[in-house]
Order: sequence, then structure tokens, then C-alpha cells
Amino acid sequence: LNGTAVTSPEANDLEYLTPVTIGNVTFHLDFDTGSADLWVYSDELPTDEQTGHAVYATTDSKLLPGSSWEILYGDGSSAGGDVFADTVVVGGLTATMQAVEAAATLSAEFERDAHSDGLLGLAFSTLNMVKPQKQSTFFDNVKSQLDLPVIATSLKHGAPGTYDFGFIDENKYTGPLTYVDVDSSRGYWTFTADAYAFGDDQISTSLTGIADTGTTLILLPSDTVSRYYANVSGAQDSPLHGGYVFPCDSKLTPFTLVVAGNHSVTVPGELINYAPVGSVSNLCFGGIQAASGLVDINIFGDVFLKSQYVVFDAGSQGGPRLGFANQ
Ligand SMILES: CCNC(=O)c1c(-c2ccccc2)csc1NC(=O)CNCCc1c[nH]c2ccccc12
Repeated sequence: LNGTAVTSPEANDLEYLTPVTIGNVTFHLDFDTGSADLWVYSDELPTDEQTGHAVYATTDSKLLPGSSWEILYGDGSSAGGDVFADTVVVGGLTATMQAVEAAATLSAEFERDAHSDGLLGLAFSTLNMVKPQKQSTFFDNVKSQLDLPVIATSLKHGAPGTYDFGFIDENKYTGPLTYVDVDSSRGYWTFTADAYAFGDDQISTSLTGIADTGTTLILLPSDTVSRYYANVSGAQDSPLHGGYVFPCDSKLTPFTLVVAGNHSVTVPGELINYAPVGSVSNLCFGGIQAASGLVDINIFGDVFLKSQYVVFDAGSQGGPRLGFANQ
């Protein structure tokens, strides 16, 4: 049995929300290949933080006794609470004993996020934050039902896309799928590009990062990012806006990763113009930004993934790997 779920972008493609039925309630969750916890807004949150969200009714649910969870994301946001076992359905696929992490506390970033009802982690289960015992992701729980142990993402700019579970849909991409090995030792979908380029400016340094549907932008080392925006006239690193901004009519250079020897994965310049910074100025915020000091990995987030049909292959032919094709 395979499945497909439709995912819809919030304003400015900030995140993509996908309907998930837990028990008999439908939640709109942010599918996140950069984390491994399925957590939802719950009745254990302060009432004002529940407003406007689908809420998990913990009083009617089967508690996992003695279990709790706490996640701190690199951007400083956090969430935590206790854990239940429930039936979770995504795109027609059912996990009967899925660990559902009920949020009892949420940081300000999540409280401000008026549309998401939580996250569904699709990284490796080694990254799960439940204690005393790590729990399996939805993907791990349904993997045995699937024809292939794969998730294939088709995220789009300003339009609905899909998460395919168990199969690769030839109708969703053009040209060949190029595969690159994944190092899952840190729990992420980590891969290494042999080189990269900003337009015709070839940089023959390798670049290691994670394919992360839960992060909006492309986050790279600050010297790399300043080199990219050196090509964009009028670009500046603005503390006021929290990163690089430029005139909205700028022509942005494409960002290319060279993977598997000689295959180019290119993000067109248009997708690197993330969004206007506000209604009055003609400044736009860049889709490539510097990762804050803490992070020691590069993050190929939605801005990168939007240009590709991406196959997250957990091991259909050996080790984990990522497949890229133009869409
Ligand atoms: C900006 C969000 N991304 C990260 O913090 C992150 C980092 C990371 C680490 C240090 C500094 C910056 C980023 C490494 S892997 C990684 N990826 C994830 O953690 C993926 N999950 C993000 C979930 C998430 C965090 N804040 C949100 C706000 C709205 C919707 C979703 C979220």
C-alpha cells in the first residue's frame, strides 16, 4: 500500500501544511525532514494558546506512562509535553500505535504560528526526543506497508504540492533522478555536494548539508552567503531585517549544487527572492541566509527543495540516499 498527501504553503511559503487524522480529528501539520518528533497542540496548553488550532484531547487518549518530550530547535524555538499512543492516518496510510507527542508548552515562535497544529518529523528516528525511550517516526511505522521505503516531495512556490509515500511518481519530474549518498549518523538527511556555483561562478569546494523540509530558507556559512550577495547590486546584510535584503526588482544569480560527479541541481534566481520585507519598502528578503553561529551544518530548506522532486530513500537499494530531479 502506498499513499500521497497534498501539502499547501502558508503565506510566502513560510511552511507547508499537510492534513493528518489522529483518532478522529484532523490536524494540519508541518512535515519536517529536519526533525523526528510528531507533536501536536493539545488541551494541556494554556487555553489562549489553543485558540484557532486543532487540539489533541489528551483526556480521551492512551498515555505512554512516564514518557515526556522536550525539543529545542536551532532557531531557538522549543516545545515539550507528554506522550500518547494513537492511530495516525496520512494520505490513506495508517500507523495504529504512533507516538503522538502532546504539547503542554510552546515557545513564542510557535504560539505566533496561527496555522500549524504541530509538526510531523520525517528525519531518522534516532533524532526522536522522547524520554526515557525514543519513539519511531510515522515513516518508520508505515515503512513495512510501502512498496519502497521512500518519501518523495514535490514542494511548490505558492501552490499545493505532494508527499508521496512508498513510490516515485514519474509524472512529477522531468529528466533523470540523480542520487547522492546520505550520512544518517546524526539523524538528518545529510549529503555532500562536490562543488557549487553562483551563476557561472564555479566554486570547487564541497558543501555538506541537510535536506530539510522544516526550514524555510537555505542557510549557509556567512562567508559563502556574503560571496553570493556580492553579485547582487544593492544587496546588504541588514540587522534591522535579520539578514540580507535587496531591491525587489534585482536579478538574482542561480544557486547550483554539483552532486554525484557532474549533475547540477539548480535553484533559479527567482526562488531566491524569498519575499518583500514589508508593504512600504521595495526591499526583498533573501532565500539564502547565513546560519546563526550555533549551527555547524548547512541547511537546504524549502527554498532549495522547491526546485526539485526529491526522493528521500531510506534504503531501497542499500544505504539511505537522496534523489533529485527537476520539476
Ligand atoms: C530554522 C529551523 N531549523 C533549525 O533550527 C535547524 C538547525 C539550526 C541549528 C542552529 C541554527 C539554525 C538552524 C539545524 S537543523 C534544523 N532544522 C530543523 O530543526 C527542522 N525543524 C524546524 C522546525 C521549526 C523550528 N522553528 C519553527 C517555526 C515554524 C515552523 C517550524 C519550525
